Amino acid sequence: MKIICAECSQEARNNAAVFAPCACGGLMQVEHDYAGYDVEELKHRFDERLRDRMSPYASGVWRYKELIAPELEDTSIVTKYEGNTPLYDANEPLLQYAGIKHLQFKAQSQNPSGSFKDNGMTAAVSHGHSLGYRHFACSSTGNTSASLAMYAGWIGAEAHVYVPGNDIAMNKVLQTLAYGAHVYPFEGTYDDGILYLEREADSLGYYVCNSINPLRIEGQKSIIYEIAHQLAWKLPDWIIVPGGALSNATALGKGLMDLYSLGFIHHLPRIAIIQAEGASPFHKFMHDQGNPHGTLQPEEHPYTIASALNIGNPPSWRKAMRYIQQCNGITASVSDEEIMNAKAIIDASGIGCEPASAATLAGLRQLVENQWIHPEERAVCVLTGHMLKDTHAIESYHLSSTCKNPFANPLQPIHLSI
Ligand SMILES: Cc1ncc(COP(=O)(O)O)c(C=O)c1O
Ligand SMILES: N[C@@H](CCOP(=O)(O)O)C(=O)O
Repeated sequence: MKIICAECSQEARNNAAVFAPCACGGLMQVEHDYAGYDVEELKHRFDERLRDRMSPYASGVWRYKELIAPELEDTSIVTKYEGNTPLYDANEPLLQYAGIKHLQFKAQSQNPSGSFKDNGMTAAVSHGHSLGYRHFACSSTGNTSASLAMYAGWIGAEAHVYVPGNDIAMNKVLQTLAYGAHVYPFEGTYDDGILYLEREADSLGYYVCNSINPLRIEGQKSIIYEIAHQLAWKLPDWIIVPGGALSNATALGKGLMDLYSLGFIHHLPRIAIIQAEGASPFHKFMHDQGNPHGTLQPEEHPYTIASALNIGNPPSWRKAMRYIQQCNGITASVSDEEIMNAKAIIDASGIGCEPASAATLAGLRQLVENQWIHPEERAVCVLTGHMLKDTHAIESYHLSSTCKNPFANPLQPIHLSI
């Protein structure tokens, strides 16, 4: 494994400094030498591991270790058997809402800490652990922090998490606290926390577990490997993900390129990145100035009810842009109202998700309406977080007096005659 700058290809001085940006300002990325890999042999090995229940290879991430961190010692792996999440077929109301005939939901919400972050976090924490770190850190709107706190607790290490003092979901902060993390609320957004950690992590002795760490991205690639594996290595036409810090856009894009260049798949699906209108710098960049030489204009005061997407300066935007271009992807943005309406349909289908995840269905509906996606095309929406991550959003949608939604249940007491 080599760690190089994604922009100027400069090699990292040592494997420990993977989360510090390169002198040119670029983020680092992992490069593997997959030469000599036999795809059929790997497919067979991945199938065999589906029967494993106990070893690290029973994890839906480490099952694909050869593509993620081949050199890592098995004894360094820190796993909660993350991944292994279901791929659900949409029911009739979901299909009708989306306006297409073939739709599935990849429920990363069913990961051990309740979000897709676990796929990347197991790789980052394992790498930090293998290097002897005992202090792990992140800036977070709540899911990264809960995931990190879970893994740190699991190995008895310290998690230091920096969370914006406003506009985040309290359930996630409580989950993080309960796992035993040191929680530091601060004035500002996720973006400020990242700047702080980029500058201070080294002197504080922290191993940073945000998506600026390329090992997080390597672990998160497993989401697309697992979808492909579940579909017998035949991916749909569209993969739809919400966009915040753009870790999924980057990881799923990189994972797709691995699968394609190794010959696991023979056609590249298109990725659609859906941002919330109030926090959509990447969508604006791709649409308004979508030329490869432009620069993303950060949004200074990002705000959306989908608090996980409250990110104004997504660190991975350059990497994401390249992957979007390579797979002929697109971006869209949706309003908070569209997000909450889509969430109500996903929740009522029995699958459930947090608001940020529902941006996928809202975006899909919009893209079908605008004829970017044909009703006969196949799509998978990645549901990134669990519905109980943000019960405040559920309360305001279903129980507020101004609520206009068709599923509202005002919880009127009834009289039981017994
Ligand atoms: C539930 C949820 N969905 C989506 C996102 C955005 O994903 P990304 O940062 O990979 O763009 C996040 C946070 O980043 C999240 O917590
Ligand atoms: N929603 C995220 C913010 C992005 O974090 P990153 O760890 O992917 O950089 C969160 O849960 O904190």
